[in-house]
Amino acid sequence: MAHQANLYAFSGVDTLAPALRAYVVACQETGIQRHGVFKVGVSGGSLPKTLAQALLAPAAGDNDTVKWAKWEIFFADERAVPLDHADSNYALLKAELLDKLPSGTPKPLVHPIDVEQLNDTQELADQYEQVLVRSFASRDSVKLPIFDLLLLGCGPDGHTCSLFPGHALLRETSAWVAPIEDSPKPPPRRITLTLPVVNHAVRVAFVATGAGKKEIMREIFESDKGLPCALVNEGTGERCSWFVDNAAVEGVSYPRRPFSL
Ligand SMILES: O=C(O)[C@H](O)[C@@H](O)[C@H](O)[C@H](O)COP(=O)(O)O
Repeated sequence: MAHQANLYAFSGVDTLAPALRAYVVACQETGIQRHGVFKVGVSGGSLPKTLAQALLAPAAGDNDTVKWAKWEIFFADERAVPLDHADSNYALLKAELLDKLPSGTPKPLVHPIDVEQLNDTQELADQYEQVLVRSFASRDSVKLPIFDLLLLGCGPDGHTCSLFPGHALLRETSAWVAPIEDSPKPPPRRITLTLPVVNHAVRVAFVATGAGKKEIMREIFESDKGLPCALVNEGTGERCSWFVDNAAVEGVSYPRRPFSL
């Protein structure tokens, strides 16, 4: 099973969260060693809540510290809505995680979308791409941004970020950030990191929990349908890790690994 995605299954979110934290902290340390900061992209859905459970827990020791002041947070996908809108991934992350950081915690640098561009999703995507260009420009010669970590969800149709099954966006090869006007999951107007950017990250972690995921997990890991999550598995291999609960992988024959860093 060389060079294949790691599948880590836990009894529930309570046991998944500490492992996810250990994994994120390890990615953080690698990022800081390499370039002094930790550049991470996050999705919406249930991810921010699980992430909060992992990261807001007290540190288990000196090697378990979340160094928020070193974090630069980007959105793996975002809906074309105001930042205080119920559909906003920024608002979700803020409510679930950022607003719950203990007072006095040094704040991470967060990169929301430019709400001046909400009427034009191409412009919204281009502006967000420029945010990435500025942020990643200090590194090497950047053909593609290299996120230290992308934390992603998996939809019941196998989508991730706002990359949906069978959509033309899956064939995008040059843009880093792309608009979508016809997302099958509402709201329809969004922006998303493109597949080459997702696959270029140092590490990609999916978090998927609940019995509602088991059918699609089987298709992602056992079929050859080119689902977006499967394309990330193929593109990233052993750089990709899935944090799931047992309910989400019931009946999935793909081998689980015991979690270790
Ligand atoms: O903006 C979005 O729609 C999300 O970023 C999306 O990609 C999400 O991660 C998946 O739909 C999984 O959602 P759940 O974790 O809620 O199942």
